[in-house]
Amino acid sequence: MKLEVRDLSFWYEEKGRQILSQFSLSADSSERVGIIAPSGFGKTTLCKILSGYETPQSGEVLLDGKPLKEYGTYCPVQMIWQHPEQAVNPRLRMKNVIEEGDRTDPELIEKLGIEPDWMNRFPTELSGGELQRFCIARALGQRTRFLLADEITTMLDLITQSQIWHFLIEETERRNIGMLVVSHNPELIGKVCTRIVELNK
Ligand SMILES: Nc1ncnc2c1ncn2[C@@H]1O[C@H](COP(=O)(O)OP(=O)(O)OP(=O)(O)O)[C@@H](O)[C@H]1O
Repeated sequence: MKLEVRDLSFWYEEKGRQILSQFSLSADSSERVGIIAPSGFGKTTLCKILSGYETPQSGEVLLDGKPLKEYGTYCPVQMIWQHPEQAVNPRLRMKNVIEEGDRTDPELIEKLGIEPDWMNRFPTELSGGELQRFCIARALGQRTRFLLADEITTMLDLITQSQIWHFLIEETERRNIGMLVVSHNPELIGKVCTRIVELNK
């Protein structure tokens, strides 16, 4: 599958400053594309547009030539956020957080190192790394075709980072899911990504 953005322009209405100007990118399912740019250049904004959280003032997002909006209620481009505690409903038990995804495979949950006992807990009863594993599991539902990873391991220790990236590379290659990876860590981008794109103003 191919994820494409064409001539994307975007600014937040409240601020007015142009964040993206005529930006285009095309990525294939077989790729893990690293997105690099200094802070404030719009990497998170790009991810939000690609996963349907924001609508650009001009330009389009296409998945296999079809506008993303035509894919129905489940967006096949899923975003994983930097701060997992902000990405889950604090009132839901973790088993219900997982259910928000698209029929997440139980085997995947096991591979991510999620312990059965965590399922009955609330988000505040888990560490950031444990919570991020749930967010990854939720994002990898059956109909997911692209994953957008926005600084997803920045706040985690090296062992957890390594476990998560090994899992993600293996799982996305197995299912032919493409990835866009946002990180300020050049070493991580170098190890994980198959191609790098610089986001210019
Ligand atoms: N909801 C919003 N409303 C108004 N302005 C916003 C909003 N979200 C982000 N911005 C602004 O848009 C610009 C781009 O933000 P964005 O988070 O996309 O950058 P980034 O490249 O991901 O930065 P970082 O590397 O620091 O995470 C910033 O100047 C930010 O202040």
